Amino acid sequence: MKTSLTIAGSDSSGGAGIQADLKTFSALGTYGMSVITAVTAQNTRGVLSVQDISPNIIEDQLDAIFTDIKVDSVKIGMLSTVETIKVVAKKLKEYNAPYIVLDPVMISKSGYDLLHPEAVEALKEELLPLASVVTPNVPEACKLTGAEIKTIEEMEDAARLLIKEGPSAILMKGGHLEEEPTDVLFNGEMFTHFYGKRIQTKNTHGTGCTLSAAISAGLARGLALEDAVKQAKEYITGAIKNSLNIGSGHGPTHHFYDLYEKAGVYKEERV
Ligand SMILES: Nc1ncnc2c1ncn2[C@@H]1O[C@H](COP(=O)(O)OP(=O)(O)OP(=O)(O)O)[C@@H](O)[C@H]1O
Ligand SMILES: Cc1ncc(COP(=O)(O)O)c(N)n1
Repeated sequence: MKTSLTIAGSDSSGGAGIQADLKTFSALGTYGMSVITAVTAQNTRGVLSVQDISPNIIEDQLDAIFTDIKVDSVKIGMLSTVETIKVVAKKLKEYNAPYIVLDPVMISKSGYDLLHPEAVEALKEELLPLASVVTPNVPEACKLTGAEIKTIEEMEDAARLLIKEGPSAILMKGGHLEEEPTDVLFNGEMFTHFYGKRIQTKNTHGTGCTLSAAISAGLARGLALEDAVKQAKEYITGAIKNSLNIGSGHGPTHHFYDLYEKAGVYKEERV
């Protein structure tokens, strides 16, 4: 069985972060492992408080996994601090980690700073060059490039700027645009658009985490990047369609095997 590692924050309400990633890995047929960077006290309404995990323990978690188990793909989510970014980058380089999907998590849907604003530069310098693909939403892409993004053309322009920072590819997510949620993939040479239809629901907690974990699982299972993104887009669309009306704020997306089975890949590849 292929393995996927998530390096991210814990979400006590189970909709985003480590919990969303592990559910996604399970549903998409990889064995999930985790390095916890921060513990958030969080629900569908917002983030109450955050405890950042000390860099030593983050380093130990990474050593524990990489010295014992073959890692087939990595997904990076919430990192909080400059120190966390540095230790994660150091260890991923040391272990020559494969297929790194970097979700540059900055602000939660509820408006909480999950990445300290002064750590944006460290994220750019230390982690963008290691990423097989980086998956910013539109506000994150604006922060990373300084560009203003309101249209698909402007998403493409920003992707051209961002690829210069060193990642192998960019998947810019269009969920925050006013139009339909189209995601734009740029591999440095060509663009691929992944079209979606907006599902009318407030229950979109953890959509970005789920999408990036799904891409990571696809890469671990040997899919080419375009195919991993296609499958991940199908998976997140199904997970939003089936999202759960739990709590009084933004409820979580729902994870189950059928979402993948419907995409027509699960049965064929899991023999
Ligand atoms: N209402 C919706 N209907 C259909 N697809 C959506 C909707 N909202 C977001 N998406 C899709 O979900 C994925 C995540 O996109 P989004 O832009 O919401 O990321 P994000 O802001 O990083 O998510 P998060 O809220 O977890 O931080 C993308 O593929 C996007 O196109
Ligand atoms: C631990 C953790 N990681 C990521 C998110 C982003 O998800 P969202 O934007 O849906 O709040 C989050 N809320 N919590």
